[in-house]
Amino acid sequence: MEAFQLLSRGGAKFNKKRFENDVKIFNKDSKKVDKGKGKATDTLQELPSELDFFKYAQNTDPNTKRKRADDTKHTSKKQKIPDDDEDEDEDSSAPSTSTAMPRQRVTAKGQNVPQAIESFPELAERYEMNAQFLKNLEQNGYGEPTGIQAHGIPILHEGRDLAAISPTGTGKTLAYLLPILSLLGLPAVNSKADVGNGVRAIILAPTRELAHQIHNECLKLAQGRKWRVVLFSKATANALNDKNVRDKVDMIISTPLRLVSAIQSGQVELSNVRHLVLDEADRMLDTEFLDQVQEIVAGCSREGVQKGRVQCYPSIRVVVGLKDTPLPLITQSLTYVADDFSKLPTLLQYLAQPYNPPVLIFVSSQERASSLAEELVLSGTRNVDHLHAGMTQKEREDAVSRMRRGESWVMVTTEVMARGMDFKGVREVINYDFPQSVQSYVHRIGRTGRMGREGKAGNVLYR
Ligand SMILES: Nc1ncnc2c1ncn2[C@@H]1O[C@H](COP(=O)(O)OP(=O)(O)OP(=O)(O)O)[C@@H](O)[C@H]1O
Repeated sequence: MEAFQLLSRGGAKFNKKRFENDVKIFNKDSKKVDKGKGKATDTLQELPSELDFFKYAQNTDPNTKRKRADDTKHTSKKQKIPDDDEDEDEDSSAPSTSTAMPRQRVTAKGQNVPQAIESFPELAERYEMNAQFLKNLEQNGYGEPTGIQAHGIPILHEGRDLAAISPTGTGKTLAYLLPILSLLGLPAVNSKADVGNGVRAIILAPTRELAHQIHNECLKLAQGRKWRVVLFSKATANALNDKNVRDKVDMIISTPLRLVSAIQSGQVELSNVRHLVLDEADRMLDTEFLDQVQEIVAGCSREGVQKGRVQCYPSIRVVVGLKDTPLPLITQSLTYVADDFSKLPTLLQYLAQPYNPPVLIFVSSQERASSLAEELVLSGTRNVDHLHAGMTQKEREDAVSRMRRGESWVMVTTEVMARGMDFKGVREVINYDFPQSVQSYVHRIGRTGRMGREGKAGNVLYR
């Protein structure tokens, strides 16, 4: 078990002093901590240049740092924050304007960075944003913009490309959906100029569940107007065979594989796409999705598509908080057991005490998810459910719905639920099997502690 080495190597910030005794347990016979670059960095270094929208690969070049420092002359004044955990990747900083969330440092790097907004109504004055969007925000309880929204919305609204990094549960989805819908102006059905030219915005997400959730978020913003926002599936792809239907679609939200097969079978044309978003971009640019994303990007052939490849407008990078660091609102704990077999009794003992449902339990494989869920049911734990990628789409959708309705108290799941899924009530996440990367750890525990709420993350470890 190399939990602490793993977290350190990936760049996660945790208080080693506080966990001094825990670190010792794991470091007993370990050699020097690997200070080399992690696998994720290697992958990024290999990114084809046309997909390296945000110049991640360049940022690994020691010389880049100097250049980036020069770039910041064009942005807000440099502000040095004395902080042990300071992320050396960040060059410039400005105080966060977020009020809904605990205040976090926001850095925006790039040329002529648009000024952040203080409130949503400001968007009406600055960009003549349609009043219906503001009404929808209010009706859905979006009172104040979060840090990433305050900074990201103006950047996208001014047609700039954006690489946004912000902690889990801080409203990144709205940060891109709102400016994109606003920039589209009118729904295609109401706009003669755009009808018949094809879909104008594409949002890509790594899992169906996340695509579904983004779709729901988009429908909240789309209320009151005739926006056609399509959650891509086999059924909707078939419906798009009809040109009359296809030409009225404003936005498609999809996983890469589903969209690529529709492009290949001629059901979808991307030449009118103006906005392309990769949600969970680090995941979308790793080897599992890279070829598919590349094909989609190549299909978006319209000049000036807002995605970052076109260099006439240099992209802006906004970072909220510290990269690969869980929100401070999440209390993390460790429980040691003798071996893998001892995990189950420990978990059962825990669940026998009063706890705050729903609890998300992460395991390392589909088999382990099914068998742990079964064991828990057999042991008398109530309202246990499970979800993994080996289940049918219908089974997965039903499991998510049960969770949203509060019918599942204990959800045993795999990496498929680690990213992006937003269940407001989740107070607790348990890593029954420890994750394989820092990113996974941060995303998993980020299913709790969302939008300023407190959360707990428990880790069951054995040596
Ligand atoms: N300004 C706001 N005010 C109140 N609630 C908001 C605001 N913006 C977003 N939310 C809500 O906060 C929740 C989290 O948002 P979202 O899922 O977009 O976070 P995220 O940053 O994408 O998280 P993750 O990194 O896990 O994908 C959602 O339920 C969303 O509806």
